[in-house]
Amino acid sequence: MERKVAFLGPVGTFTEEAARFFFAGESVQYIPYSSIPDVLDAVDLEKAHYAVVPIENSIEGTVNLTMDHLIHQVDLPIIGELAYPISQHLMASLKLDFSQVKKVLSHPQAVAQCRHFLQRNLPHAEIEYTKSTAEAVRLVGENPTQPWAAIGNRLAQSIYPVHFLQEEIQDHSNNYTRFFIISRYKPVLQATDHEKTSILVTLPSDFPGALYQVLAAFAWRKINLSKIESRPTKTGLGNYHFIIDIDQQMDEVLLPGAFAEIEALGCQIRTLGSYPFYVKKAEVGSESC
Ligand SMILES: O=C(O)C(=O)C[C@]1(C(=O)O)C=C[C@@H](O)C=C1
Repeated sequence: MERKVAFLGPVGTFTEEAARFFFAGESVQYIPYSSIPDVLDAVDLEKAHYAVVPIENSIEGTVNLTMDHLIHQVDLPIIGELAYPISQHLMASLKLDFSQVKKVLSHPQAVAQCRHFLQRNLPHAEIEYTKSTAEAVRLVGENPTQPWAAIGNRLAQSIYPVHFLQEEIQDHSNNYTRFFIISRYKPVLQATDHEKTSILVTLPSDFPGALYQVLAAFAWRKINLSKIESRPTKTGLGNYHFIIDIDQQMDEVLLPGAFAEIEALGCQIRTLGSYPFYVKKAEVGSESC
């Protein structure tokens, strides 16, 4: 049976690029959805087998929409992660000088990755946020008489009737976005030395030093953590969950021991996934994980 992969559309997004890289060589059908919640709900409602969603960018940080939907709206495991290189380009239908561009359209993450470029070169242009970069490129292509430009990738430029005004406009060259692969199914994944486990920890209220003790449970076991982040629980000001990335896969001794110690403090732990991660190298022509 051909498996369905849901991604943030329309065709030509970075998420589509990442999905096609991740599932290269497998017989899958790619299905665009118009928002990140819709992508995750497609898997939750069993309309698709896999969701590919952006979770963090190296310049702009966490994609809160993805994180919050995963925490609050669905209960689906992370089964893989791909760090994918991101290059942003400015494109338009018309032949325009920067001074003639009245409006720049793109996804908020893409705009944020090019903030200094926009301030230096297009300070007068209005910014309009879209649901994805490809959506912005499509809109610019569909309005060929408007003095608009879009920020997006090469794939979108090859699909929609636009040309480059300026290539490589991100403010920092080492631009990467991490994508999660979310599913109730386990695909056949390429071997990797890199495994992670992500957990959501909810601290008991009125417990001074609780976070310190949570971290201590990992520290004295010499378990390495690669990320810790707080997100509001949405139950009131000052209430947070902590999302912790642990640098190893779920095992039978160390992690269960640490989790039991943390639960004994009165904390709740939800495992978001234990999964392999891959990095696509930025070099031209490099197609291997
Ligand atoms: O708009 C797109 O093309 C997306 O795939 C979304 C998204 C994001 O949300 O971070 C993905 C990668 C880039 O960092 C910019 C935008």
